[in-house]
Amino acid sequence: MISSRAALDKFMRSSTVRATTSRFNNVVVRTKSTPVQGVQVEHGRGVWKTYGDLSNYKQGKYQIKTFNKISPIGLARFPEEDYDVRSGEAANAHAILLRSHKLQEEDVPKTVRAIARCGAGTNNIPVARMTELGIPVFNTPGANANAVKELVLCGMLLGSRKIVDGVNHMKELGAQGLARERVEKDKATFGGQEIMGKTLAIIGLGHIGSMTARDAQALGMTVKGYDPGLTVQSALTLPKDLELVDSITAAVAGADYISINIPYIKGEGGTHGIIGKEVISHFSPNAVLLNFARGELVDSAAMKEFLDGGDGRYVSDFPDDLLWDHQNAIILPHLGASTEEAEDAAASMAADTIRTYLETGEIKNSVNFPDTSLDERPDTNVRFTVVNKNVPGALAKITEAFASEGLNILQQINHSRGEIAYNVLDIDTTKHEGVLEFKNVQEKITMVDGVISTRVIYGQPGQGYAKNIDGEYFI
Ligand SMILES: NC(=O)C1=CN([C@@H]2O[C@H](COP(=O)(O)OP(=O)(O)OC[C@H]3O[C@@H](n4cnc5c(N)ncnc54)[C@H](O)[C@@H]3O)[C@@H](O)[C@H]2O)C=CC1
Ligand SMILES: O=C(O)C(=O)COP(=O)(O)O
Repeated sequence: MISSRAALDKFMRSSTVRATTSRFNNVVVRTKSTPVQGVQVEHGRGVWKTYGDLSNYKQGKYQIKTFNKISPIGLARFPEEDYDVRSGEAANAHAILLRSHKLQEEDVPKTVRAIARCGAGTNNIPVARMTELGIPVFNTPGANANAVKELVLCGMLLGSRKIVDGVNHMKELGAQGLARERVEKDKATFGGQEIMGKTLAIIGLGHIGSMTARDAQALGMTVKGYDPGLTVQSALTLPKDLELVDSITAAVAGADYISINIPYIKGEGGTHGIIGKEVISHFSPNAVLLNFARGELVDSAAMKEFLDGGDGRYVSDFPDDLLWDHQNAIILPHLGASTEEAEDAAASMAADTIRTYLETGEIKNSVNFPDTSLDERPDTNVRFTVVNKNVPGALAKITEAFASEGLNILQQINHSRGEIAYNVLDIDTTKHEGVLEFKNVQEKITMVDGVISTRVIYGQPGQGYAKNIDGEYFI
């Protein structure tokens, strides 16, 4: 088992023979002249064993670990010949796919290169920690937005008419055999209002908020909205009559319905309890708050005070320890994205995103890594990707490492986002016969100060990943 740099050095010294197969413990290195297709370097075997059980590790396939019920239509995007998809356990997983499972660091084996959330909100994933570990986290923007928008519209109707109370009443009457006798008399208790002509305030005009704005306007509502980070893409889809305001309080003031559609972000400058006492003090006494975003965005105690004191309503898609049985609250079991269509779309997008990242190194829809579009890699090239801390000097040392091994960089891309930098380097392989040179350079790069991990993409599943863990080189 190669678990330290010294051992690796020894391994490298013992493996300098070209065009042979050499074995060191469980690590097999096969070298071949040309073409590079067919080159096999089994990075990982034996070494990642340090971190888990290898019994379910299949050579030559990407291992995908799933949490939650993920749509089979989405999972079918992983071709069986190259991917092994398992739920719950996959000790040597290359990638994780999940929905709302609260991901712990312990759920993430050291072998994991990427995580995809089949959905929008990534607050169930320790994104900051994953960034430190050099792991991109992806989501599926817009894939489940229509499903949520439809439930927001439903929530608006549930909040405007006493539908839930009426349904419960009919069950009680039915159980007593009194439904026919009492229905016309009792219905007076369950009267409501229409939404046409009323004002809807939308906080957050992203995928869900902008769709809701369009449909609410089509239902005859006046719509106003607040979103300091409005994208051009969303702005173009907003109804032209929508009034954009410059604060949450300006949005909620005078609104009959308020829909919050923003991400939940913990900590300083975040959105925890953003609908609190101050904002609620600007609500109309009979306002209906629709929360299909996250429970933690609303201060339950302040909301209880509001509901106790007037004829307002709260319709939420999330558990609430204080309001779950309040007579003016309707609490749903997080059903926003639970439609066949949304589940299929989100899982498919997540699977495609993971495949693209694993197979080409390209990054799209990451919440912590920079978008990186790449040209196709010709078969004669080997592609290195490097994840490093965004610190001065790292890039020069990385390119130096290639030069010192006599490797010619054909194309190089360096993108950064916050504290992380992502490099993609396509290397000319025409003058190189042995893959050991790539392993050597990979070790050099990995040990550069600030480098977290590197991958070599040959077109072979699951090979060529190296990581610097606590100053040690692991393959
Ligand atoms: N109930 C459910 O099953 C689902 C819930 N969601 C929740 O809905 C949220 C929104 O989803 P999408 O619309 O798809 O996301 P999105 O990213 O397309 O839109 C979010 C919008 O909120 C804006 N925003 C952020 N902070 C804000 C603030 N403080 N005030 C006003 N606007 C702010 C952003 O600029 C962005 O335009 C997700 O983050 C998730 O928490 C999403 C999907 C399903
Ligand atoms: O996409 C989101 O943010 C959601 O809340 C959907 O969650 P789910 O996939 O239904 O567990």
